Amino acid sequence: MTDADVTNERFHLALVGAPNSGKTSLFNALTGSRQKVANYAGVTVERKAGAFVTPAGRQVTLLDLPGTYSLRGRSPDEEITRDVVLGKRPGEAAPDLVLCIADATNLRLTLRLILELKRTGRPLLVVLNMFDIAQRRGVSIDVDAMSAALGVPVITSIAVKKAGVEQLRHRTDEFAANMPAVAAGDGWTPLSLSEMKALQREADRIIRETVTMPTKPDTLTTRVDAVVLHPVAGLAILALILFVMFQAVFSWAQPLMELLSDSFGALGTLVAQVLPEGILQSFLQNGLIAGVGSVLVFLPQIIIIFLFILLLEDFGYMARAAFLMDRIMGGAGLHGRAFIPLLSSFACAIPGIMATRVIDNRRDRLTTILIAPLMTCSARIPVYTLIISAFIPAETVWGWINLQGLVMFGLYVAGIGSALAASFVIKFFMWRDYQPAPFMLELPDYKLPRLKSIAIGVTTRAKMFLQRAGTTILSMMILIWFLASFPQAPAGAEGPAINYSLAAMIGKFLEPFFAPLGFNWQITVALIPGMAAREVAVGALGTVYAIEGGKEAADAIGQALASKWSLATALSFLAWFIFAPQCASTLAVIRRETGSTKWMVVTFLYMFALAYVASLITYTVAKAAGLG
Ligand SMILES: Nc1nc2c(ncn2[C@@H]2O[C@H](COP(=O)(O)OP(=O)(O)OP(=O)(O)O)[C@@H](O)[C@H]2O)c(=O)[nH]1
Ligand SMILES: [Mg+2]
Repeated sequence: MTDADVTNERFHLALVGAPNSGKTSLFNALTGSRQKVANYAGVTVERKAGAFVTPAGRQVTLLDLPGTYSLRGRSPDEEITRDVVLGKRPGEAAPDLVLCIADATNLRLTLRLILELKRTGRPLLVVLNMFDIAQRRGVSIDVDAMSAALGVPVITSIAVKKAGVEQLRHRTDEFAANMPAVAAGDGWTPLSLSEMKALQREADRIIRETVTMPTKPDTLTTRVDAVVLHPVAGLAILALILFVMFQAVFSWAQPLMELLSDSFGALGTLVAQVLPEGILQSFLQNGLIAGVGSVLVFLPQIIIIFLFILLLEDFGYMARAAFLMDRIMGGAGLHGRAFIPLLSSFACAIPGIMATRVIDNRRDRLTTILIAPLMTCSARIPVYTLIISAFIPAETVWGWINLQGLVMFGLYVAGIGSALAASFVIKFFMWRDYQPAPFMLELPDYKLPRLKSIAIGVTTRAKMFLQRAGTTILSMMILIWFLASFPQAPAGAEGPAINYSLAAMIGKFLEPFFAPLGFNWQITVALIPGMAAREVAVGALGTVYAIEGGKEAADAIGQALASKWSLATALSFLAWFIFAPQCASTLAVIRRETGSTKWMVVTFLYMFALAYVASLITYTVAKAAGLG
């Protein structure tokens, strides 16, 4: 092929295949992107575009799509895949070539999908991925015979090792050079059940003729699953894993956190020494270092939590956890498929709410969206950690349990518990007579986590956190510093200057409403910028107390809190943040995904009510117990 063959037109490729077959891994290998890859079905829920150049210099657009077993479009994510393949998306032509990705170790349903795709008349190229695993297991596939039987070219690949990727680029060129004229998929209609069954029979026949299974089946997964999926032992293992995770968050992160917070403290002192007293010094010391710095200190915790989650995901454990939780979640009226979205919400409710696209039933999906913000997102970690470190002694109980980690574990459990309870109530009042469909989730095989992909995942999360610190949090901190500094105290005024500021006025105006929860005006005013992102509340407290306390308080917000708040207030503040209705971006995503403002308002109001009541009860009880 010469350069002259290459037209200037872009060539369009789309990746289609069963969930968890390695589409995104292949997409990343071809385009150099870093889209999320994990060992469970339903990771990709959106259409993602990327680009690469073929050896002949052809510009190719590649689409990564959610996994699907058929073109029937049962759930929003499956509809996306179907519409892209058929060219039904507005403003987007059908792909010139559809890459069908098959997991070589699990071909049955994918071959049926390939036969179904053939009916659309689009040009196809089949990629048998995970060929390394197939070979290791002794599955032997006659690739040429399979290609002949399907009537479609077939190649093999190992996406995570980039094997087969070069060949794929070459084949793309060949296809593009000999592009057949294809009719648009207008005439396509969904297949009937009996037609699907006929396709399955044909797929099974092709497998019998072209695939030889090993004489000794792989038993490791089966043996491990016998323990891990056991109704009692399995749940105990799950609880233990989560427990260890929170212990680690406190004990491993401590030295790093102290290092960071000491450095910020030293930086603040340096600024105070170098710069003359005045606006600039106060801005740098109280606004930037005490404000943004007090949030940044929590980077180690964020990294440790994600390290755990990503390892478990890649290992293939998360789908098992979903399976285990299905019964408990079912009791609360939740569909088993809600597990992965709820799990993603531990990172942040936004990807969690988007992940509900894998739920085909509208009611199940809505319930999951409404309760996703109750899962403890990573933005709450700074709030929890700050209060716990300041008020809960770093003691060991029963010999080996770190008390601070235990409290953190308890806060997460409270979040999960209230999500289950909320789901129960929602189902009870809205859809009492509705039974969720049985849960079908394919359990992936266990895989050793790949270091590189874990490292990418953790750095991506850390970067996102730092970006938030540099944008949302920073701008909110500038705002709160401004509010807390102006207007300045009149000459000869008594008491801290902050008492004359706008922040104090706003805080004191709202204080009566929050006083029954034990919140003083400083807390009240910190809750407002916390609307932008929950961890901003920590930074805002840092700034407010730094300005109030003068020079010496700037680096030690935890100490400032410990001396100014009662334990009852601290506990009430924690209770507030289990629910913490204030996250503007989550509310916006709820509106987008449900397509209605109503559900956004409902979410805000019910979470606000829960937060208020929980704090009220906590404060009242704690005071009665003499902790006020
Ligand atoms: N050993 C091996 N593992 C692979 C290969 N390709 C992908 N994986 C792993 O398989 C899992 C699934 O990969 P993804 O790329 O997320 O799969 P996907 O098809 O995009 O999945 P969904 O988005 O959920 O439909 C991940 O744990 C990958 O690391 C391969 O060729 N060999
Ligand atoms: Mg994917």
